[in-house]
Amino acid sequence: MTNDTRQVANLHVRDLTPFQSPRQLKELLPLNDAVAKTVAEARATIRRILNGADSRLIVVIGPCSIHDPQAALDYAQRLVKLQADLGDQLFLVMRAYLEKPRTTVGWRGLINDPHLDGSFDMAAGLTIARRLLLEINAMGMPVATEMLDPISPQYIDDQISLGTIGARTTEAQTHRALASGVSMPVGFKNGTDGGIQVAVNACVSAAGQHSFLGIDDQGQGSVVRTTGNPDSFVILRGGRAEPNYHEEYVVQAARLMREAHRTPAVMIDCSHANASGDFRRQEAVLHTVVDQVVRRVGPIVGVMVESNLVEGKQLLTSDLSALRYGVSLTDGCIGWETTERLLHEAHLALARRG
Ligand SMILES: O=C[C@H](O)[C@H](O)COP(=O)(O)O
Ligand SMILES: C=C(OP(=O)(O)O)C(=O)O
Repeated sequence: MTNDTRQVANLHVRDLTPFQSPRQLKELLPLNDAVAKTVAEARATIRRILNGADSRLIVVIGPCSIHDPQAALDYAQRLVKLQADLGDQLFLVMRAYLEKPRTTVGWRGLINDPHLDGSFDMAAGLTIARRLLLEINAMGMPVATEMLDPISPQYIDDQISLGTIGARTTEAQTHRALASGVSMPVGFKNGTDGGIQVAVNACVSAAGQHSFLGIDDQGQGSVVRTTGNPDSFVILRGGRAEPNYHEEYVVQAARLMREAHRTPAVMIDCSHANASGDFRRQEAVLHTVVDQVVRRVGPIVGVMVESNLVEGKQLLTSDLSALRYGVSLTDGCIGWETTERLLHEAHLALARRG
């Protein structure tokens, strides 16, 4: 026994702020029939594409991150019109990224800091995110998002048609276990070093059953036991040394998936290290990938493109009035005109397939 009462816990914790439970938020902003239809049908379509039963190309396209819900709705409306024109060859899914992983530090997304001012009002962030996702899905536009925080999916997963795990977390047990329990197909990026095997291992892990600590619908700490998620695929996003969108990497990823007894399915991220950090290079990557799809090089099921209303990116400063509408706060994006042109070009090339 000791009488030593020195403080040894919470030495670096400033504050704990309780917030709403998933059920409270879902009661405030419930799913409706139109939204449930968009989500259920999109997930089914994505599964068919992953299994080769639908030859369309999934196109996950949209801002690197959403910081302005109004601009996101504006973008979604435009995408809905494109989907109507191009839907026989392309299956468009809007990138609605609400949480951002950072290399070191930086703004971590709409859920984490919705007011963009370091106030980290995550109760508001979750509410804004859920409302926005309801509105986008209600237009008939399905969404994809990166699952970063292991708790936030409880608040929005009924709105997500495609989940992704990013390059910085693909090797994490937490994210693999999370993916094993969610209701939508999940793509795992290769690691930031370019390693593809970690993404294949992630698919194997996510297909298995896991038990981990989480919260239930009422926010109560719970042991979450999952059944495993059979619908996963690899996303090639390039690595520190070189891009990996070329044929040899697609073939390699497919071989690694087959060796791991997973149905080979590969999406190619035209941005990130595949564009060597320059958003303009996405165009050349997309052309190369579409050409591979036309030549049936390997099991390419989709592409990912970072696109916004206006091209480029802007810095987040304390003067929020200086922010330009429709411009990314994180990675640079192609603008709307280029987006339209590139999707029409991809559609034309795919329509010529035999
Ligand atoms: O997709 C966005 C970024 O590439 C990722 O969040 C890392 O960003 P950072 O290197 O600017 O932190
Ligand atoms: C962060 C992202 O990508 P990656 O994990 O490939 O860096 C992203 O797609 O926003």
